[in-house]
Amino acid sequence: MRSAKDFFAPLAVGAPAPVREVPARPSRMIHFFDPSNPKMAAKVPGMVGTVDVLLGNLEDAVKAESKEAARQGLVDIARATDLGEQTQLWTRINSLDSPWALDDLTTLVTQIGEKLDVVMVPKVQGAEDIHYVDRLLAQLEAKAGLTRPILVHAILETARGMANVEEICGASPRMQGISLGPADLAADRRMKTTRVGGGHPGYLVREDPSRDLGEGVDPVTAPRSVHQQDLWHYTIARMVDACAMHGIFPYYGPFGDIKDVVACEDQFRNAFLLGCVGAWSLHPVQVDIAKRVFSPSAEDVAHARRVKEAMGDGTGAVMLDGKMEDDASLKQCLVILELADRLSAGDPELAELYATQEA
Ligand SMILES: CC(C)(COP(=O)(O)OP(=O)(O)OC[C@H]1O[C@@H](n2cnc3c(N)ncnc32)[C@H](O)[C@@H]1OP(=O)(O)O)[C@@H](O)C(=O)NCCC(=O)NCCSC(=O)C[C@H](O)C(=O)O
Ligand SMILES: [Mg+2]
Repeated sequence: MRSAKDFFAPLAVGAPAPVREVPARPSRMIHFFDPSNPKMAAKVPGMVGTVDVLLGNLEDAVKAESKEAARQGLVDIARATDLGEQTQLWTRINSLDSPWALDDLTTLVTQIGEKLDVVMVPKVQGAEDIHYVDRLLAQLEAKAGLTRPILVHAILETARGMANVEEICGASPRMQGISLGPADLAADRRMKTTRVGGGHPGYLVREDPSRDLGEGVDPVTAPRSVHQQDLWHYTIARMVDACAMHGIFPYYGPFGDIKDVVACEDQFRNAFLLGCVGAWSLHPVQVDIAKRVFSPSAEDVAHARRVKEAMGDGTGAVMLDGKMEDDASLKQCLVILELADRLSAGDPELAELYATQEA
C-alpha cells in the first residue's frame, strides 16, 4: 500500500507533480471521433470551440486494421489544430489487455503529450489497472519533458470494475472521472439487452390488477398502465457516489440510437439530475443536446440566486413561494450557481442568458 505522503509525489524522476485537485473544466460533451476516418477527421477543426472535449477514439468502433492509422491520425490532428482555451483534447486508448495499448500511450504521450489533457482507459477492472497506467504515464511524461500531468478517466464497463468502483476512483491523483460504458457492462453482466445505452421497453412495472372491473372482466388480462423503468439507475447512482467521495467527475457514456434525439435527451437529463457532469456525443446531432442538458437552466439559476439572497448568512429556515428553504436547499442551490459560473465564464451566450433571466 502506498503511504498517504507518497500519493502526491511523481512516480518517475522528472515527471510533473500530480495535481492536488482535479481541474473542474467544462466537459458537458465528450465528443468522439475516429481519427482514421477522413470525413470525421475533417470535421474536427471546425468543432473546436463548439464542444468542451474532443476525444480521438482508438478503441471499439475503430476497425482492427485501422488502429495504427487512428493513432497516427490523432497525432496529426493534434499537431495541426489550435484547440484554443475552451476545448480539451482527450483520447480513448485501446484496452490494457490488447496488443495496441502500450503503443497508444507511448506514441501519444511522447509525440503530443503537451496537448493531451486526459487519457480514457476502457474496461478498467480495479485499482491495479490505474496503477499500471499511472506509472507508465509518469515515465513517458518524464521522457517527453512534460510539465503538466496527463489525467486519467476510467470507463465503468465490467462487473468487476463496478464492484471496485470506489477503489478505482481513489487509485491515483490523476483520476479525473469515470464514464458509464453501458454496452460493454451489459455484456459483461450478461444482461439480455442488445443496445448501446438507453432504456428498454421490457424493463417495466405494471399497475396492480383492479379489484372491481365488473362481472366477466378478468382483471389480470384487462388493460393496465405500465411504466418503463431505468435500467441504469443503480449503476449511475453508485458511480456518482464513488466519484463524489473522491472529488472526481461522473459522466453518462454513449447513447447509440442517434436518431432518437428525444430519448437521448431524457437519458442525459436523468444522468445530469443524478449528479453527472456530462455525456459522450457520438454524432454531431448529440452535441447540442448535451450542451443544453448539462448546463443548468436559466430558471434554476435564477431560483438558486433568490434562495441564496433570502438565506442571508446561510443558516436557519425561510419561506419562499410557499416552500421551506434551509441550509441544505441552499447547498443544492450553490452547486447550481457554481456550475453556472464555471460554464458561463467560457460561454458569453450562456452568461447573457443567466444574467437576464428573472426568477
Ligand atoms: C454513428 C456513426 C457511424 C454515424 O455515421 P454516419 O452514418 O456517417 O452519419 P451521418 O451520415 O449522419 O453523418 C453526417 C456527417 O457527420 C459526420 N460525422 C458523423 N459522426 C461524426 C462524429 N462523431 N464526429 C464528427 N463528424 C461526424 C459524417 O462523417 C458525415 O460527414 P459528411 O458526409 O461529410 O457530411 C458515426 O457518427 C460514428 O461512428 N460515431 C462515433 C461512434 C463511436 O465513437 N463509437 C464508440 C463510442 S460508444 C462505445 O464504444 C460503447 C461503450 O464503450 C460501451 O461499452 O458502452
Ligand atoms: Mg465499451
